Amino acid sequence: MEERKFSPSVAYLGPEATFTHVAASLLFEKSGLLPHPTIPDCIEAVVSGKVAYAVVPLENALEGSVPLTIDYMVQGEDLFINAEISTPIEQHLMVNQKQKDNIDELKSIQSHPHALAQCHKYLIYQFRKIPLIQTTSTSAAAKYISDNPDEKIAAVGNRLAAEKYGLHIVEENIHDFHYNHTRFVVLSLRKGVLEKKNHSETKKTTLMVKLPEGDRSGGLHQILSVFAWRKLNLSKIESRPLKTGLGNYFFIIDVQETEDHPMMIGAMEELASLNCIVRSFGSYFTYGQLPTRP
Ligand SMILES: O=C(O)C(=O)Cc1ccccc1
Repeated sequence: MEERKFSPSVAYLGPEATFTHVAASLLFEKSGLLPHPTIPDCIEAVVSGKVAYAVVPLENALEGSVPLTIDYMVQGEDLFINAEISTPIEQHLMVNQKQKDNIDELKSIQSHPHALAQCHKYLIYQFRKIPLIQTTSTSAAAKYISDNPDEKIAAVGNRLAAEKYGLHIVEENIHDFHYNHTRFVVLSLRKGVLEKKNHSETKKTTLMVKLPEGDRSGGLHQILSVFAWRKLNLSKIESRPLKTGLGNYFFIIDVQETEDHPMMIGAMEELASLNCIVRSFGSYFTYGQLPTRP
């Protein structure tokens, strides 16, 4: 018997048929899924308690992090990651059915900035002089060309968007690199683990670490050694500006261990004793299709 999915209210980056929508559908019942136009809207919906969860893109294998997500996660003081979903990303070029014989006359190509970047080489070589217009999501671009059949505009997005908005696929799989996966996170005000079938074998923990004020040599090395001598494996470390002045950063660190493991407790205590500010977004499982090495 198929396991029932969760059916709480869940904000996702919409409109319908974004990659985020596809990811959210892997964990939650369709009836609870509520499209929101931007990533900040999704995060605000969960922070204000309007929804129980938000599903937003966090990081793409080709383009790196989605800065909006990281910055809003850090601002929302009580936010936790309850799960991660990883999905392969295939980008297709699509137009309104009415424009399918006018590809040579295209005036612009629209999509989410990450989607345009993932197809950069293809778009530059095939459509050299055509402006690329950024939209809030891939399906927002698809919906726009569906609603405006007379405009000579193409969109980049997934197959579900082409089907949902009745569009013609001009060319399939236009992303420049085959190894194209995106990580999405399930955010909530509750520190908790979404636990259901087919989760990853182990959990990981996401930490935010702020170094003490004032420049000093070896600060980052000191942080890394806290994890290194405890043999805590890091799967990601990234710096983001603190927005308090040039050169001030915080770090987002993913550790392949749960936060209640004695070594993790020790690591967080040691970071605090080094005057770092440490915040845990919680420990969680990964779902979906994990990337295989190219
Ligand atoms: O715009 C979408 O469809 C999203 O869900 C964001 C996104 C864009 C490009 C790759 C992966 C996710």
